[in-house]
Parts: sequence; C-alpha cells; structure tokens
Amino acid sequence: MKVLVVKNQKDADRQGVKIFRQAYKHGARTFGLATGGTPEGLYRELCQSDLDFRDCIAINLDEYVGLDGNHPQSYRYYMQSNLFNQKPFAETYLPDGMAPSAKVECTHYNWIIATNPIDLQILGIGQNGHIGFNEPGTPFTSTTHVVNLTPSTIKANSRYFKDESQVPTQALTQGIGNILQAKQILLMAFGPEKAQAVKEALTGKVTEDLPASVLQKHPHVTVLLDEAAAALLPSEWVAEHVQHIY
Ligand SMILES: O=P(O)(O)OC[C@H]1O[C@](O)(CO)[C@@H](O)[C@@H]1O
Repeated sequence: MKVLVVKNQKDADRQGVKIFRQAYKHGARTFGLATGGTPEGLYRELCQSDLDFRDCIAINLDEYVGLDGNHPQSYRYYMQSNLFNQKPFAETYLPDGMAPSAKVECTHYNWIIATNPIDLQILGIGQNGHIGFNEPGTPFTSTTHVVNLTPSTIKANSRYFKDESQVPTQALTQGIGNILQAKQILLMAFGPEKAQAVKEALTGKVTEDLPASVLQKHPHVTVLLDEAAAALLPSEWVAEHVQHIY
C-alpha cells in the first residue's frame, strides 16, 4: 500500500489526476468510480484535463434505492453533472435504483463488472469505514447487494438532502468482493471527520467491522490523504509508510 499525504484537497485532486493519467498511459480503459463529496474535486480536475475517455468504460459503486437518474441526489445525476456530461465515456454504468427486482439488478451488475474488469477503482471512505455502501459487518466476499443504510450513514449523507427524512434508507452497492477484483485502487479521504476511520483502516486489524481495512490485503492500493485526514496516524507508522508530497 502506498500512502501519499498532501497539504490540502486541491493538491490531492491534482495528484489523483496524475494517477488517472498514469493508469491510462499503461492501458487502463475501465474505471470504477465513486460518488460523495470526496471525488468531486478530482472530477472537476479531470473535466479540465486533456484526458479523453471516449474509449473508456465507467462503472460506479452504488446507487440509492428509489431514486431515478433525474433525481438531483441520485448518483446517476451526480455522475452526469460532475463528470459524464463534460467528459463522455463510451459506456457508463450505475446500479438501477428503480429496478423492479433488486435481485435481478444485482446479478446483472455483477455480470457487468465481471465482463469489464476494472483497471482503476476510485474509493471514498465513510466515517464508519464503509467503502461503496458496504457497512460494517459486510462479508469481504460480498457481491452486489441491497443494503440497509446505517443511521450514521443516513445522518452523514443528509448533508446532501433537504433533511434526514429525505435520505433513502436502502442502496444497491457493489460488494467488497467486487471491489477487491479491481486491478488498482485509489482511496481518497479528506478532512478531520475521516481521520479515525483512516487510522483504523490503514493501521488497525483487518476486520469486517471496518470494511476499508480489507484494502491492506489488496496488492495495488494508493491512499491519498490531506493532512487533516492523516492527522491520527501514529508518527512511527507515518515515518515508515507515508510519502509527503508538497
Ligand atoms: O465522500 P463522502 O461524501 O464523505 O462519502 C464517503 C463515501 O460514502 C458514500 O457516499 C456512500 O455513503 C460513498 O460513495 C463515498 O465514497
């Protein structure tokens, strides 16, 4: 695992573009994408870059159950407005939150991932260590499934909605087993509210109680942090594992 700490989120976004560029140069054409506040700046930078994704496939991690792509808080809407409208991809996939059968949709989505192996997967991390919408306790072998969102995730994500009661209580998410299939993973985390989860994920024991800890087992992970998100990492660990980029 490579851990990079930069001064602030803006620097991290630029660093993220470099990682995208490098992956593309080495043949990456299928990108696993995330939503939430974390990658917004990265997508802004990608939109302003000269990178061309018209021969690429985008496969997102998750979608709220019950929101269609025209709902401003749906992840489809987020992806269209933050990236796809400005930087078209050949194909873009998100789970369908309006699918009549969640079970059929999950099988279909697993098939999409299996037939388009992800070269570079972008991840954010929840305050409880979730990746995608895989909440604590999710088996590391899980594939795409419906998840009941925890009260802490609903509360954290309510900042994007009018109020907490508007946040859907379920989502469709790639499982941890799917995420681990990606050839390369870039986990980004910013701000003090992520510091505890980052510390546990990177330096704690690998446990299903903290989904992101599984990344310690993946052969090709880069973690990109701002100073605030890195603040609780023990100094001896930092000395041994962290590269500061200023
Ligand atoms: O980047 P944010 O908004 O803090 O969210 C962190 C993570 O939570 C999710 O939004 C799911 O709640 C993920 O998609 C994201 O990576």
